[in-house]
Amino acid sequence: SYSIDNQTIVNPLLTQMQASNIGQTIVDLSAFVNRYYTTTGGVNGSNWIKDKWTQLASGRSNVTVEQFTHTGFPQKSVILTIQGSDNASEVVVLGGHQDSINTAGTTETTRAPGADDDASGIASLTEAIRVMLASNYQPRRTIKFMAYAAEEVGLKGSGEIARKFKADGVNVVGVMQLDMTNYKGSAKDIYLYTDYTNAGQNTFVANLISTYQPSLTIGYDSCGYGCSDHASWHAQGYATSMPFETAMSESNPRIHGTGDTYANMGSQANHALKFGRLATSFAVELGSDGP
Ligand SMILES: N[C@H](Cc1ccc(I)cc1)C(=O)NO
Ligand SMILES: [Zn+2]
Ligand SMILES: [Zn+2]
Repeated sequence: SYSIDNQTIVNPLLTQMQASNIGQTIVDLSAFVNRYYTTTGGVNGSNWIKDKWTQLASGRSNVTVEQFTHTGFPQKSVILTIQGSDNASEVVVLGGHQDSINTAGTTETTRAPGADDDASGIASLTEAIRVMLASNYQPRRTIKFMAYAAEEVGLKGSGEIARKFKADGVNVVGVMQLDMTNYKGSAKDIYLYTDYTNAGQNTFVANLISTYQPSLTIGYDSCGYGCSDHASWHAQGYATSMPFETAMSESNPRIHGTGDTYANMGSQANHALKFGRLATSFAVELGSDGP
């Protein structure tokens, strides 16, 4: 039973969120030559996110930032945790992937900006983190933001994390994946993917959009395969949702190459702002539920 009853907390947060902040994060992340999971750029990109999220967390005693060391490759996932108060054993997860890929090459110097795929998702999440922490929001459940390593090469980062969470018996009550949020290629604003996700949670997400961003239009589609990190959590039996930037048939043709740049998305992040706001509403509405 998904309640939507925290308007007095959520609405002021959404008002504070700015597309310009999201755009700057996209620019900063796509400035690394690549963020491939085995290169120096991939390691540096991970450290950039860790430092950025650590800055946002400074001054908050119940907020921690850690890097998750993976088996077999050097890029580390980044996890920011806001410890819950009286319902901390129940965990809400929001994620995106930090790695980029250029299918033409995998060297230290291969250019893979990955502005849309998936700097945009990390940037949307980062703006949600910023306003939630700046407002001193204190959830009852624990909220974890994750920047997954090595998604492009088989969901390796999220797969290892999700398997560990399951093995450790962590009660993850819901997962949201943001992979590609800034390329406005379709008529509708937000497309909820129906495969490898949870139908009941998807209805909740649709209701969040209608409640908090009523001018936005919603579409539905499916990938036909495990097309992003939500599939790792779904495989472990957790409820997931993936709000995506376009319908499948109109997805960004420039991903996985040198053309996936902020400039090629109009040098603005207005589309990504919708997803950042959705992430914030998801985190606060789910995070505010008691035992
Ligand atoms: N396969 C996904 C991208 C992707 C996901 C969904 C759709 I529709 C089109 C493209 C990927 O590359 N994730 O990093
Ligand atoms: Zn990709
Ligand atoms: Zn992606």
